[in-house]
Order: sequence, then C-alpha cells, then structure tokens
Amino acid sequence: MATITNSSAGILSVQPISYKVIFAAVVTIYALYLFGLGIYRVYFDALSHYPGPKLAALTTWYQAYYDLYYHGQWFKKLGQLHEQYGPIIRVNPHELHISDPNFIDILFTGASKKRDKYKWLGRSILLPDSTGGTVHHDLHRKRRASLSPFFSKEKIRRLEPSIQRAVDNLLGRMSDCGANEDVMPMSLVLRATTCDIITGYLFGKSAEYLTREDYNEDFFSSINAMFGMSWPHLTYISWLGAVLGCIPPSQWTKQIRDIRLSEDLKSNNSTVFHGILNGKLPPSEKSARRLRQEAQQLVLAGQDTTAQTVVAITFELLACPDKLAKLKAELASVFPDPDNITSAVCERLPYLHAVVQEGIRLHPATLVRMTRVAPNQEMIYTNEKENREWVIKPGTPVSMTAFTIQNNPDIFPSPRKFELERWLDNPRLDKYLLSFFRGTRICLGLYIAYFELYLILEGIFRRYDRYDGTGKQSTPTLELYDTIRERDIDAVVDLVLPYPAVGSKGLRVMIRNKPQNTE
Ligand code: HEM
Repeated sequence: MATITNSSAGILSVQPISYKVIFAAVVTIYALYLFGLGIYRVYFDALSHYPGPKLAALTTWYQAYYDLYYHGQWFKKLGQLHEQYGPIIRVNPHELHISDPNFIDILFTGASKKRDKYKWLGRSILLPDSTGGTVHHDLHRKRRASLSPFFSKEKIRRLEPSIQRAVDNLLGRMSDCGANEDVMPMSLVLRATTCDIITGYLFGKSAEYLTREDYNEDFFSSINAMFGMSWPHLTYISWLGAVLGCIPPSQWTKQIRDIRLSEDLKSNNSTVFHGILNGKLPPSEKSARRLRQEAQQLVLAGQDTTAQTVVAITFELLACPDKLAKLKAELASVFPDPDNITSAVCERLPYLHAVVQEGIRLHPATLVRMTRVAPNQEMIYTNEKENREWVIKPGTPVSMTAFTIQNNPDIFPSPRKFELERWLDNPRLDKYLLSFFRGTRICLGLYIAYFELYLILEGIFRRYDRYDGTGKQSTPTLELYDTIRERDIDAVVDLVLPYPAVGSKGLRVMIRNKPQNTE
C-alpha cells in the first residue's frame, strides 16, 4: 500500500503506508464503532428507558462476568438487581427480565399468540434442533405435536408398571446397601433410576443403570462436565457451539437406528421414537441428526430434573422429623400394603401432594431463566405497585425465572423454609409455581415427573423411617450422611440445572436394614 506525498523539490512521490498505520486505523474505527454502539444502547435504543445497571445495557459481558468468572452466579445477582431496580429490568443489551407473577400468563401464553424462544438456550446446550431448543413458534408447534400424544396423562398412567419396576430396583439396591449398614450416594442412584425409566419409554429398552455395580457413574459425570462446559461458555461465545457441534454421536443414536430399521416399525407405536418415526413430520425432521438432539434432550430433561427434585425432597424430609412422621402416617393409612400403590391414589393425598409441591417450589429443577419473544405483538407489563405501564416492543426477548418468583416472600413467606402448611392452607398457590413454566412450551414431561415423584417417594418412605439415634427402631432407617443443605442440596451454581457446590457429593444416606440392637 502507498500514499502520494509532495517532496521538497515539488515533485509528487509515492510513500508506502506502514501496516501499523492500517492496523491503528482499523482499531480506531472499531473503537469508535463500539463507543457509538455503547452510547446508542445506553441512551437511545428501544430498551434504554428500562431500569437496570448501565453496564448491563452496554454489554452482555456484564452478565457473562457473573457466569464465567464467578461460575454460574448470575442467577443470584439477578435477585439483587430486582431488589435494587424493581420488578422489570434490562439484564443485557437485548433482553428484559421480569419478576412479577402477574406477568406469567402474558409471557407464557397459549397457542393463539406466537411466542418464539430466544436462540441462546438451544445454542448453549448444543441442542438447537430439539423441541425444547426450537426458536420459532410454528416449527415448535409441529415438533411438539409429534411428541405430545406420548406424554398425556392417560398415556403416562399406562407407564406406571415400568416406573414401579424401576422403583423396585431402587428399593432392592437400597436394601442391599442397608444389609451392610452402608452409605448410599442417593444423588447418583436417583439419577440412575430416572434414567432407566425415561430410556425405557423413549426407546423400548431401559438403560438399566440401576443394575450396574457403579450405576454407570461415568455417564453422569460426563453430563456434569458437559453442562459445566456448555453453560455458561457456549451462551456467551457463540462460535464455540459450531466447533463443538460436531461432537461424536450420542449413545442413543444406535437405539434410534435400531427402531428405524426394525421390521415391525409401522405396526408398533409402543415407544416415543416409534411414534416420531411413524408420525406426520416431514423426512427432514426425522433425520438422524435431528433425532439425536431430540433424544439427548428427552433423556436429559427426563432424568436430572426429576432426580434432583426427589433428592431435595428426601433431604428435607430427613431433616424435618415431624413432617416425615405425618407423611408416613398418611401413606400407612392409605396403603397398608406397601407393594400395592398407584399414582392415582397418591395424587389425591393432601400431605404427599403438599410435600411434592413444596419440594418443586423450594428446589426448582431448572434454574436458567426462560426467555420468550413475541415476534409480532406488543406485550404490556403493568407494575401495579407503582401504577406504571410498560409497553414492550415486538421482537424484544423477555425472561422470567422460577427461582425469583418462587422465592418471593410476598407470595411465599419465609421462602427458604420447607413449609408444607402453605400448600395445605392454599393449594391454589400452584398458580405461582413456575418450575415447569407455562404456556405452549410448558414441560412436556410434567405427568411423568409427578408420577415418578409420587411413586419413588412413596416407595422410599413407606418402608424407611428416619434414624433417630436410639438404636431401638423396628423398621429400616435412613440417616443423612455428611449432607449439608447449603452445600449439597441448594442451588449453588446455575448450569441450566441447579448444581450444588463444586466438589459436592450430593445427598448421601446411611441405610440400616435391621431393627436396631435393643440390648
Ligand atoms: C421435576 C421435574 C421436571 C422439571 C422441573 C422440568 C422443567 C422443565 C422446564 C422448566 C422446561 C422448559 C419449559 C420452557 O421452555 O418454558 C421443560 C421442558 C421440557 N421438559 Fe421438563 N421438567 C421435568 C421433568 C421432565 C421429564 C420427566 C421429562 C420427560 C421426558 C421432561 C421433558 C421435557 C421436554 C421434552 C421439554 C421441552 C418442551 C417444549 O419445549 O415444548 N421434563 N421442563
């Protein structure tokens, strides 16, 4: 490159431009662009009048700082920001977050109003083509329609014998452990239980991890590693996903291929993947690549959420002897024979239902904020306390979080307490439960989740009592083993799902089978 200069003799000469000058010019132009963009975002763009820190309006790196540097701590900062700025805040240059239950039904509305999902969730878990990761409303409706018939309440009721089989396997392993008065890693074992249930339903062949000596711990460790890596990094570094998008096929790919090639495919609709392959979706939607993502999403969504909820409830019950005693009394009165139970009866038991609802509230199994975009409609948020109305422009991503709503002391006084009376006094509090979210994308596995929670909790607590330290109990017992709520049970890190503190071993219990020595 060159420039033309005027020499002392008045003759024009050509001088080379150094690359340093070019580099400096590019950097200056880019810096000016960023400066202009920053000024525009903070003072002039469509979200500039919303409350929130100026740094959040300026750059997504403000949020990323809490998730990357402090490892998944943005969800806690979010609560502090709401206390400081009120129920509606701008959380990054593009998105608003609302912490007001009155907005739930507007944001997570029915099918008549379009709601896209914001792209970053699907991207961050590397499953953008799964139903849960699908951005566009219409495509989501089609994908969901291919799955929904398999997740209706009636259909799941018929799944009860296989849920019960997994519960029996769980109880068998607990009994083996109790025979040696040993410590059981419940967080791991419950993940194996829920994985066995969901894989059996999806592919017709259960993973059977409960039958393995080590419960296939490596599989669950690899999921932890994946979440630890993918979230938060993939959320903020968009090109990383494209690089990792070519990760090796998952172990479920073979199961889907076997179903696709099975001779009775057309006449057999017994599993979810038979249903998808026989269903009305176009061939492109049945490609191996997309169905791999669907399978991974269904297994992940089906196993860890429910297992974590059982873990949290088991902990709370073992930590609150009076509540456990009341639950056991209710179960014993309805099910004199512990081997003869049904979810239909369980769901009508007020105390068990209160236990489940409070567990779901206090320990929501998804921590990540759920974002929706109304592509062609305004949304109106009314802050009733301040009597102020906010008109949100079409195309604006708006999110809500179960964690902030379910910890709102105006709705749930003493929100960090495991309080069953609130549900016994007012079962309609469920309108404030956001753990499964709402609207067209409400958790598809809601009924499986509830049935599993009922049957697993009934299975465990119909048989086991809390170890009271007297050594005189006549039934098998469970005792919390080196489990601390703040470290091992509560949400400490947001990795889409709530994770305990780094290095935590989760819930562990000492199991004693035999009646204790009564001298
Ligand atoms: C306590 C247990 C569970 C909780 C708390 C839970 C929670 C959630 C949440 C928060 C979502 C996101 C909803 C949204 O995008 O707005 C979701 C979606 C989903 N869940 Fe669950 N879930 C649980 C159990 C299950 C189970 C057992 C399955 C079984 C396969 C399942 C399958 C799904 C699927 C497929 C989606 C995507 C739905 C869609 O986008 O249309 N979940 N779940």
